[in-house]
Amino acid sequence: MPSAVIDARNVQLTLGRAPARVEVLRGIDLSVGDGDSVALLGPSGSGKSSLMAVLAGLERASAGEVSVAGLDFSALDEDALAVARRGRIGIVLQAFHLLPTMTALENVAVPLELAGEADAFSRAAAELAAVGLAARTGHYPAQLSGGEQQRVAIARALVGRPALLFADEPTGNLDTATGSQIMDLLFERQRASGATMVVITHDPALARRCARVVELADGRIVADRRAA
Ligand SMILES: Nc1ncnc2c1ncn2[C@@H]1O[C@H](COP(=O)(O)OP(=O)(O)OP(=O)(O)O)[C@@H](O)[C@H]1O
Repeated sequence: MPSAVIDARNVQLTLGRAPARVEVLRGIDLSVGDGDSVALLGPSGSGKSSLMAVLAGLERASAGEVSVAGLDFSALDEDALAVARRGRIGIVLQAFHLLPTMTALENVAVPLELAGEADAFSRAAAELAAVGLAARTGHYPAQLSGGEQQRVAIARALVGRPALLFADEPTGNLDTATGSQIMDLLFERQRASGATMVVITHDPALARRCARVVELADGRIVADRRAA
């Protein structure tokens, strides 16, 4: 059996305090194999971003078990989770979230510097070259187009060679042509790095390119199918 990079059992997430408590995730069972690409679909409010947050170690599940890249996240406190994310998990968000006072190169080097890697800048430069931005390393985010900023964000997410790459609406802020280029790049870099990828999307074109589609509704998985 191929090893599972994500193994989630009966994951529940309850947020807020009474009387505004919301059962956001209501018993999620999900296993994702090494190197797979999964699209996470579902209506607004169905729990997609919350599930990503739990699987990425950004949010602790209220109940259930979450194991990622061989590590039991349920057993870790928040500090230990922050350390566990490094080198295991990369995240690309809709709004890029680059640090505005840092150049593209510095933005990509940040995760490696935090991890104390001596070759942070040379690896960051190589990763920027791999996303087609060798000529833009000294640019600040405000000097880059939306598509270029998302390329930087992809480089930053992958520079630590994570086992798992999450993308939350990665093309949501881009026009169709640029979004399509970013999609190509995301899959190309995923394949090259061997990372497992989970993509939250409303975009049918993006979902179709994933090997597997998992659909959420009201905090539960309601469909799970592989591409033909
Ligand atoms: N901190 C919070 N406190 C209470 N409820 C919350 C909190 N964060 C999220 N929720 C609720 O959890 C539910 C799931 O939210 P989530 O953002 O995961 O959905 P989503 O499927 O990603 O939606 P979208 O497609 O609109 O981004 C929503 O009903 C939301 O209102």
